[in-house]
Amino acid sequence: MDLKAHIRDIPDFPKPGILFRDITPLLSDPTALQYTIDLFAEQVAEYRPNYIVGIESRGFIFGMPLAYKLGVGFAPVRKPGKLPAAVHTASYALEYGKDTLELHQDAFPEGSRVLIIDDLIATGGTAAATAKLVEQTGCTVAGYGFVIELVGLEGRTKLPDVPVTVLLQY
Ligand SMILES: O=P(O)(O)OC[C@H]1O[C@H](OP(=O)(O)OP(=O)(O)O)[C@H](O)[C@@H]1O
Ligand SMILES: Nc1ncnc2[nH]cnc12
Repeated sequence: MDLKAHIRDIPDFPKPGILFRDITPLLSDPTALQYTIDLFAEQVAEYRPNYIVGIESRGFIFGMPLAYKLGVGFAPVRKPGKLPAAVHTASYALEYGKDTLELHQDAFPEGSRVLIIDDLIATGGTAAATAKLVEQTGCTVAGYGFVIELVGLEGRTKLPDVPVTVLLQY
């Protein structure tokens, strides 16, 4: 299946100079959606995670069905002030801004293997900050999974030395 045919390019969103890779056409096509989740699950299963974290908000879309398919638990990494219990905090730089992420301190039992899922890796700041959050819980990052990698931004160089799965590269 040609998954790239289901990604829409929107120039100058959300700021001039950014070419936005829009996943909503992929989400709205039932065949492409099932194919994507099935392929993604097949590729990350070998990391043998005990938990998946999905990064707010597009990471939730892919992280949850993967957790369901792999039969593991899910935890959300959220933007500040959204999680109700005690949190760990990490700051990061975006391709188009700067933000902070939070994870519940008791999201996983200590020593768990945690797979980090997001829709897209650009500069890698978001994904690298999420690894710091997972490490603060006393757990190990088992790997990363992204639907899309923007290769030119070299986000992978910011990630810890763990396996990375990407379905599409631009
Ligand atoms: O590799 P980076 O340069 O850090 O950028 C990648 C992040 O940017 C987007 O999220 P965004 O903050 O736009 O939030 P959203 O998922 O809520 O749309 C995307 O979903 C990744 O999480
Ligand atoms: N170019 C891009 N397209 C879609 N989501 C993004 N997140 C960061 N950069 C992005």
